[in-house]
Amino acid sequence: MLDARSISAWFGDRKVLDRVSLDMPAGSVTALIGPSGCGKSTFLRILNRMHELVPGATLAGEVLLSGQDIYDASRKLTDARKQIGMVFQKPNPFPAMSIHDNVLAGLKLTGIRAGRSAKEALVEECLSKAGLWNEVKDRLRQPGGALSGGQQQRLCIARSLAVRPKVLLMDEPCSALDPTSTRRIEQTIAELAHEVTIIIVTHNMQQAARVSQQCAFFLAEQGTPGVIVESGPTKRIFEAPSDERTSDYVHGRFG
Ligand SMILES: Nc1ncnc2c1ncn2[C@@H]1O[C@H](COP(=O)(O)OP(=O)(O)OP(=O)(O)O)[C@@H](O)[C@H]1O
Repeated sequence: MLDARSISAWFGDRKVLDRVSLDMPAGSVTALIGPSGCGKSTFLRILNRMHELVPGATLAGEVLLSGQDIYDASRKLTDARKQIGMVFQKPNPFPAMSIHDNVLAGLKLTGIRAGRSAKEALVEECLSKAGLWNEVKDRLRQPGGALSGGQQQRLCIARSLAVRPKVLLMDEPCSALDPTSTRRIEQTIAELAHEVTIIIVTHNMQQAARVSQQCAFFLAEQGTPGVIVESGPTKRIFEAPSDERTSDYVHGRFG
């Protein structure tokens, strides 16, 4: 349902992605793996039109969401952002804003209106889906910044869910977290995948193997732009990759 076709990307004159195509099926988790600097985050940012915010950054290709190009001139930027949410490496709740208001923060930004009781129901629903409700239900008015790192990241997931995205992009969402919080987020990812298409960038091969059903291996060799060496079912990428470079990478022999 999210289909990137022949994506190339540049920062100024420097080409960092070369004709990358990837099908990301609905209702499942796709992991983007590969060594540092091969363009995974750039690719992820292209999937919800964040790449174009960087001065001098350009791109070519198409990103089809349910068959429609999110870069089509007739489509609004805010529509793409509403339908395709993003969770970043470092949890970034609004620290002084309450837990409750953090969850609802995206509604104002995307122009969604809701009555008081609908909002309360949405707060509970999104915090429950993010696996945080039981921990915070008695302190919804406390600031988001007072939560632990792992709880803050789940609050950010809840905030993304509140605008009912079709796709959730996650850029190394656990890299700033301890192993217990990491497992909790992985559990949340597994629970959400049935209703939201998830694309996750991770450097952790065990994590890619645990959470994803599809995997794409990115590589940028010796100053050349990043490409996808191969992609497919996670089990095959890990157990029987067709390219030796994939095998070397997933078995920790480089990168
Ligand atoms: N804002 C920017 N301006 C210029 N070049 C950039 C910018 N962001 C990224 N790059 C370059 O684009 C290339 C791809 O970077 P990107 O962050 O997408 O890689 P990555 O695979 O996500 O790396 P990592 O795993 O370290 O996060 C790198 O060579 C990087 O230096």
